[in-house]
Amino acid sequence: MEAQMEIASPIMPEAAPPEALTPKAQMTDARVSIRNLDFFYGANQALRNISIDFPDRQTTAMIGPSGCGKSTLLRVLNRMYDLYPGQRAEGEVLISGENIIAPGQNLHHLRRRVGMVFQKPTPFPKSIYENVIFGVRLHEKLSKSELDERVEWALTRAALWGEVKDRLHTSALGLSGGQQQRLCIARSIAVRPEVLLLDEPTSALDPISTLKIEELIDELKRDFTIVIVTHNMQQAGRCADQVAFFYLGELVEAGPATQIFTAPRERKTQEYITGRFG
Ligand SMILES: Nc1ncnc2c1ncn2[C@@H]1O[C@H](COP(=O)(O)OP(=O)(O)OP(=O)(O)O)[C@@H](O)[C@H]1O
Repeated sequence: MEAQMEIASPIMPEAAPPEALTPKAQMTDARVSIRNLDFFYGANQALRNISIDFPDRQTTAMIGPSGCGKSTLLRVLNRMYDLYPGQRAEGEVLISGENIIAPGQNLHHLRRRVGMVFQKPTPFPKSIYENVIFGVRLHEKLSKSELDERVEWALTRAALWGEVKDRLHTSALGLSGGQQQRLCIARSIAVRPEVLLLDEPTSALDPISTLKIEELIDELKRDFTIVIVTHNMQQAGRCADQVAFFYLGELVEAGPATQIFTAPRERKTQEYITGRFG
């Protein structure tokens, strides 16, 4: 599937303070605010009355058993559902204050603001350089030296530059799975989105590649608001500032990762994180 790519003029305020996870501060520092969101696949309602904030420059992990709606929520955030007749969202999804699910939104512009990385690495059958610069070329007119700089910047931020700088013009398909996934991250951030969505980004990777991606996520949140879907509780614990637990299309609870893992408010959350179901 094609990655989301476009350029955002980065609107990057100062990093959120730790107290950003208090309800009041979330309202103030949220990059994404979802209010009363319902989502339908035809007659099947997959999300019910979801309200949650994704704080700026923090990582939110969405967890929950299969079919609870995590991927659906990611697809709402970049309006991927628009490609499919019969699927619709109701409510508000504010990104930097703008309701991106309102009619009349410019999807081209939205996909510039919200990058997405999928479960399986999806490099294009092109060179490493052309993969990184693909979205940039669509939306910015840059000189050769500016493009070169952007490629180096994105690959460096994706912790891949050192491994590929001498083979930028060789096929991306020659990279290992873990390198391909970091390339996909480089391709997504090359357009400098505000929000980066990661849908189980390490589920197809070995433990060492997984660790590299997790370290990378920790670095990237300095610049981007990150939302990750994961089935791996350890990963959520390692990567996330905020954790949101979903069950049967509803948000059961969200809060600081330490609180969700040590003292969840809801019994259902407790049962899930202790492996009693899911
Ligand atoms: N294209 C579709 N048409 C109809 N129903 C769908 C479609 N895609 C997903 N659903 C339903 O929407 C609900 C949420 O699915 P979703 O894929 O968002 O769950 P998930 O939490 O991401 O699951 P998983 O962890 O298995 O990926 C499920 O009941 C699913 O069957």
